[in-house]
Amino acid sequence: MEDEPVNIREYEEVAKQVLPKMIFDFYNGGAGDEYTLRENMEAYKRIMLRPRILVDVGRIDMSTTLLGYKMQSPIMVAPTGMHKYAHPEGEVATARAAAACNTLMVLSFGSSRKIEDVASSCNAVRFYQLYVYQKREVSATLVRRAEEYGFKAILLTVDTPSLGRREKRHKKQKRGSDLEAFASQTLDPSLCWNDIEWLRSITSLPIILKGIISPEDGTFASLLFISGYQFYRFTKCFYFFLR
Ligand SMILES: Cc1cc2nc3c(=O)[nH]c(=O)nc-3n(C[C@H](O)[C@H](O)[C@H](O)COP(=O)(O)O)c2cc1C
Repeated sequence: MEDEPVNIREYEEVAKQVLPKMIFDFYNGGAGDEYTLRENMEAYKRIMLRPRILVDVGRIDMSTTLLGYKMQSPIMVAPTGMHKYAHPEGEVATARAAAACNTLMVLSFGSSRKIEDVASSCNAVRFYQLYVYQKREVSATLVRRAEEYGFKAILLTVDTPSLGRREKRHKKQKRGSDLEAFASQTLDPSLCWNDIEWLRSITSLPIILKGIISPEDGTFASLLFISGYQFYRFTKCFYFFLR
């Protein structure tokens, strides 16, 4: 098809045309003045490649492993909620795409498809993203279901004690978004290092901390959990893996 998008910028243009504005803003917007969102894009522009010449690039292998699982390239699907806003198949389609690209998918706690539907849709290696709820038994149930349906790791998001203020959504929903209200009523803002021990006590799956930004926190984590840890760096966040 002549008009088929060929890169992310063009997909973004199509999304803007076909999605209701509110949904587009949900996927595309950032918190506050969107300074971090803009800076994320600018940071990539500052990276210049200095290629070497006359090197055999006939066969390029970008594959790598994460927790022992092979990926075709060091690119994986980060957890993002509510894929059904964009497509009726939602996260099931995303999981199939991940499998087709031989990469890993992290299913968001805010998935709009059931854990079991995503699990049965394909053989993509899947991790499950968790927030800790004020009611610990809710988180414990989610962990059990992730284990039951073959998820290979729990990825705990630790940089969101409360959701960022998404001002585009605020404008439309006057009193702030439903998601923010849900988060403030259910998620536990008092989450701290002791709770990681609790999480470790209820699952034998590897635990990845998503959202360590300060190196001091990474060092602290490695001192606390001296037995078995690894750093992976994805974009700006450290993903810290605890066995
Ligand atoms: C629409 C949207 C929904 C997201 N939902 C989640 C989520 O449910 N859980 C989570 O841990 N991170 C969530 N994130 C954060 C992403 O996983 C990721 O950390 C963030 O977008 C930064 O990566 P990027 O610079 O590649 O966009 C979401 C991001 C976006 C844009």
